[in-house]
Amino acid sequence: MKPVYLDNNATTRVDPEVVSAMLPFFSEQFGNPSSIHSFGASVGAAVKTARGQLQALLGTAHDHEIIYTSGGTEADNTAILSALESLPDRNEIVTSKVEHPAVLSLCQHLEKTGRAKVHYIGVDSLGRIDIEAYRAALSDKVALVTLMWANNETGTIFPIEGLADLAKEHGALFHTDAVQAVGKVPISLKDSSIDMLSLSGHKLHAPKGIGALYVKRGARFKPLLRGGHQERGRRAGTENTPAIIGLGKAAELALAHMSEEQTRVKALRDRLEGGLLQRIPNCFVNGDLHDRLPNTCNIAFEYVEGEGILLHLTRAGIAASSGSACTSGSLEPSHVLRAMNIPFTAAHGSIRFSLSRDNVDEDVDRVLETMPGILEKLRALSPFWTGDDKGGKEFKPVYA
Ligand SMILES: Cc1ncc(COP(=O)(O)O)c(C=O)c1O
Ligand code: FES
Repeated sequence: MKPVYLDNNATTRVDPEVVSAMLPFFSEQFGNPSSIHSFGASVGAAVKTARGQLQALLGTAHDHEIIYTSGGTEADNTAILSALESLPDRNEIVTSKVEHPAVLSLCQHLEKTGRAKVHYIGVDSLGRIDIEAYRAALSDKVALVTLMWANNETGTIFPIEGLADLAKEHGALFHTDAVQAVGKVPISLKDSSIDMLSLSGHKLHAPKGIGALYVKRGARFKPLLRGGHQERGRRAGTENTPAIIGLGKAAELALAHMSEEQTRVKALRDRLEGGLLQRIPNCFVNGDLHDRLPNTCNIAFEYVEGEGILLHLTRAGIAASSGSACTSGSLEPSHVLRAMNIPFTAAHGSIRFSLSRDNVDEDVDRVLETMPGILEKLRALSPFWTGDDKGGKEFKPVYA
């Protein structure tokens, strides 16, 4: 049976058109874009075209606002370290409890090594940011606010433009990790207060190991990698030209498919979500139903282990993901679901289905046919499960 891939927030398939666009840059067009001879010049021109394609997707106003990086992680690290170095008389960072580890681990490290004081803003049970706590954390000591545009686990979207405006009132730099948002929701940076934005190729049907950091013209910036003069001295190292060309093509395709993402992909997601909620007792959606990525569905199945569900799904040829960290050797459920105060017995049974334009109706049908049986089997074995309605009424949730 054809495998069903519903883990697009982890990574996406490289679009065949992206592969075709990249291929010549491994062979005939192998020149170094910095070289003046013809081998280099044509590659340099292609890199410039790719920058324009990204610019169109992000709605940026100026050339040279985009710095190619090795991915989302490098873009996030660059933005954070750049801000601290650019504003040496400020040493505070404001972020949230639900950021990706690419931001959180660095913030924790900066805190541990005494290089910054970090405010981790909480969220409510739907994953919405605590605006009052955010306002209270802002001051003229804050060098950087770094908040994600959309959450990779739940798809919850933060009101990023408004949050950026508030940061500006205190003279702080504003960075957003938009790795999950770019290509899925419209973005227009030209009139926004956002100073820096991270994106990653492999989340939008480009290859892994390529990404970009947008830096608004005039915003203070210090490079992470120093060396050659590539990227106008803002990111040294010979450019990964095939991947850059691929990222440009992927950006062009993402823009062309944007309305499909909001309509067909969203309709598939909604049918999947509605179908699961209807067929399976004691489950609920994690995240903000009103402000959410169109492709993401995170459902908590109470009184079972997410790991168990994934194992059965894998056997049925369906790829999804669990928000729990137990797959990486820890018994802690996801930091995102914990920050949302999702009861322990639900957080552990949470599964993320993330779709893309590659998915079709049959994929959703397969999940809807498969999941009820899996849940029945696992719940029959669960020490917490005492039967449908009984389970809900008699069980006292344990908060993680
Ligand atoms: C929100 C978010 N930020 C950053 C990253 C890291 O991006 P990359 O894998 O390109 O380093 C990811 C990918 O998992 C992500 O989902
Ligand atoms: S899902 Fe495995 S320990 Fe919670």
